Amino acid sequence: MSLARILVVDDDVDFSELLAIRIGSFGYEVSTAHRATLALQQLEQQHFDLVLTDLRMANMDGMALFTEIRKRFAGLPVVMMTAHGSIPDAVQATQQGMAGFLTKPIDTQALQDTLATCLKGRQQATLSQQSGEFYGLYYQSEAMHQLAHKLATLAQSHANVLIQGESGTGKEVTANAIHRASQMAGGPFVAINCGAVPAQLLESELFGHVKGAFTGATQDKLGLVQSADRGTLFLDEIADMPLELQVKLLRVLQERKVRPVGSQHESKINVRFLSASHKDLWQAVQQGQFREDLYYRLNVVSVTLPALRERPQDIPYLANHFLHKLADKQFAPAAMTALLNYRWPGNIRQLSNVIEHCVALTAGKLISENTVRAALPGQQAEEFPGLNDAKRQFELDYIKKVMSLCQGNVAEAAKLAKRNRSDFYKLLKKHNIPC
Ligand SMILES: Nc1ncnc2c1ncn2[C@@H]1O[C@H](COP(=O)(O)OP(=O)(O)OP(=O)(O)O)[C@@H](O)[C@H]1O
Repeated sequence: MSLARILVVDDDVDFSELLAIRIGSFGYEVSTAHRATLALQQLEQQHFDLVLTDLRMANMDGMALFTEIRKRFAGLPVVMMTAHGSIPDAVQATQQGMAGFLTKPIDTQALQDTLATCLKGRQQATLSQQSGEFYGLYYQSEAMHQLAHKLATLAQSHANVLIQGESGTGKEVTANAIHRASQMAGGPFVAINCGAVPAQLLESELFGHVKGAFTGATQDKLGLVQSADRGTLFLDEIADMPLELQVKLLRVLQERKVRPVGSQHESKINVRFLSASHKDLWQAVQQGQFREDLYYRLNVVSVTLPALRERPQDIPYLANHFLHKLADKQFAPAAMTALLNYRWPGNIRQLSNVIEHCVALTAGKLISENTVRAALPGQQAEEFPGLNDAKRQFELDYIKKVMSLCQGNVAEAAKLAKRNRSDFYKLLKKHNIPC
């Protein structure tokens, strides 16, 4: 991975040059700008991973620069330095989403620690800088760049495609993207979830029926295969299709004709079939639950969507994508790190739900780490202890320490704690400490 790039902004030329040398010695690439406006120009022209700026500067100060960066380079961490290290400055800075705050004269260790912390989330997020979109499929990761390239090529053919991937990875979005990029784009895109329709209804849903074909068939009904004529039919959760219906679907695929239930007539169809499954379809074939001949018909080309945890570069990009669709807010750097560190078992669907949850619970502009954690199952923020619990914990830690210093000798421990022996015994009993 390339070195992280830091832009130091300070109108004190000597100070910023010396600081750049110090930061360079930590192994980062550093540039300097002596005015906020010049910093913005550099940010337009080059990629930086972090901005370290002085608060008090002539013309445009550090806060104004930070506001501008937030608007134009969302997510770029900014660390503020000030010689007037007052608490109100620090509070204002962190409330507004500043990644860190350093007081001049700058302590080398504090500088190194702050830069490392602020860059951690950023570096995971920026392995691939370029974002892309393929007909509604948004991505930034290298894996998805390659996949989009493959989709663009296969969209031009008429081949049937099997899309596999965990639930919520974007199989339906992908199917829709293939349709929109294909020559069938002018025709309909029809989707059916084979697992959600009761088995006895699925045949008539797919192939249609004529009036009187079965009890309740009071009029002719067009099936989805015919509705998708000159377009694309997306068969979601294909592994759930009952075996007897698989035979009928195979005939439709082979003969390119469909016969509604109860009808004597077949109609020609021109449909591209895309199917998807979150289960391993080849395993279903081996277990005798899915026909091998149908498998090969549907799987002329296969596409596998990686789980979100396997493409972490997409997490910040998609999180911001969903956020900006809903509200004019942004994530605190620690909130983004929490999103990056989560495993996302429900993939992009879960990410989108979590962002919606965070937006609903955030009144201000900045989404905090605690709000993100509260929205993630099993990641609830640690509850802040009440004063009584805190006192009790302190007392317990204190007694343990005293006992350990006195090697378990209660008389000596009581003396050290400046308590009489019976009081000290009571404390040991209260905390269940054997004596
Ligand atoms: N790359 C992406 N860019 C933008 N939105 C996406 C992307 N991938 C998925 N989504 C969104 O995530 C949600 C789930 O996507 P989709 O329904 O396509 O997943 P799926 O794999 O078909 O899920 P399931 O297996 O549960 O049917 C949708 O709201 C979709 O818009």
